[in-house]
Amino acid sequence: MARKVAICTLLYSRDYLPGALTLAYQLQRLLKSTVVESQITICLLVARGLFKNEFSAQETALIRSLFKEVITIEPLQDQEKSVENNKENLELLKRPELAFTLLKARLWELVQFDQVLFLDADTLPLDKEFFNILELYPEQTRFQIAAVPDIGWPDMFNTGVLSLIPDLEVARSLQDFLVKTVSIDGADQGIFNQFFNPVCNYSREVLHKISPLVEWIRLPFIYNVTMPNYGYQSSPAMSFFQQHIKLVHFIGTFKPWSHTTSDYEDRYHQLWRNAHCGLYSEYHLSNYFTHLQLGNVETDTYFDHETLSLSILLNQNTRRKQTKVEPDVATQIDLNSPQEAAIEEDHQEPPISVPQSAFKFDWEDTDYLDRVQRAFPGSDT
Ligand SMILES: O=c1ccn([C@@H]2O[C@H](COP(=O)(O)OP(=O)(O)O[C@H]3O[C@H](CO)[C@@H](O)[C@H](O)[C@H]3O)[C@@H](O)[C@H]2O)c(=O)[nH]1
Ligand SMILES: [Mn+2]
Repeated sequence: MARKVAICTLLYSRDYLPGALTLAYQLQRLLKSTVVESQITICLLVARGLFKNEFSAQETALIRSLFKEVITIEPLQDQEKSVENNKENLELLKRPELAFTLLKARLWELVQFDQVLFLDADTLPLDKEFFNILELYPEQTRFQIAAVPDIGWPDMFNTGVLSLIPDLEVARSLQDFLVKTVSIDGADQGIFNQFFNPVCNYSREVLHKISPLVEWIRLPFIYNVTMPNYGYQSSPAMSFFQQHIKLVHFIGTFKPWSHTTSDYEDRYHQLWRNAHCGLYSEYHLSNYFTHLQLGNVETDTYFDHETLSLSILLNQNTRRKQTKVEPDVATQIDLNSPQEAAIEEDHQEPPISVPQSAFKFDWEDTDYLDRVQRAFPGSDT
């Protein structure tokens, strides 16, 4: 029987929507006519409150058409407590918005798949060969995580690209562990290293309770080339390895959708913008999102193609709902509540309206964290 593989990204605030959509579009494009195409499901793990309450009908339709499965997730147990414990270390990163990346711990719950490849929303796979990553370790076990060394501390792995084998026991152990442990960086990367990576040597006892086989499989850097990367070797190495790079990852505060084009003229930002424009063009987004505001850039896009328009998608979406959502077309799995309830609520979507500055990017907002927290109404504490 063919293996079932999910390629997932995570979304818990709307600011990252341009990244998630562009990634899904690029994945779809690259997957076309590959041998693995039929095995792969492109999934979005999205905070329930965000998905239900903060997107317009157009955005929801667009998300559903780009992601084969939309999986709404609840906060982790004692999430607020973990966020509070991690606060001090997260301040070292100066990225308070990363507190909820701990939600990646839900990936191990996706046991309907044999393998999950997680990609941050700020990643861009570059060619079909990227999918070789799925075959690098066919023997990978549920106790192993496969990831690329982090450029900031290469004995640790970066959590923007992760291959894992879903398993409920591991999910539970990891989720327990992250409530009890302060993360090195206050977010998922620290804690996943503390759990899987013996170098962090933190919790041998805890780990041995699950299995002595817990470990990090080190993947080649070409599968997660983080940028910016200003190391002393980076320029010569970049030029030497350039042709082999399979995925780039725009780490840090500034994302390709959040700054003016003239700030970043390098080849990879250009490739991201090309993918983003392809998405606009193919989905006729200019009809709905004219003057779409990407950070401080007003993008006046107009494309005149005879392709699938968003109004058609919206109609399809409405029809789908009338037939109670086909699982393989637009599955919505609410991990903590019955699926029927999730579908019922869906009927109460607000009427179609044209959003203003749909993807407005405003890191500087002082209430940013509050807004992210609103994505999790009714959390435990
Ligand atoms: O407001 C936010 C912030 C993050 N995300 C999601 O979480 C991911 C991680 O955030 P990102 O801004 O991509 O973090 P990085 O700048 O890449 O920072 C590093 O540190 C993070 C915290 O440990 C890890 O999650 C990353 O994989 C690692 O590359 C994003 O890609 C999104 O999928 C949101 O949905 N909303
Ligand atoms: Mn990232």
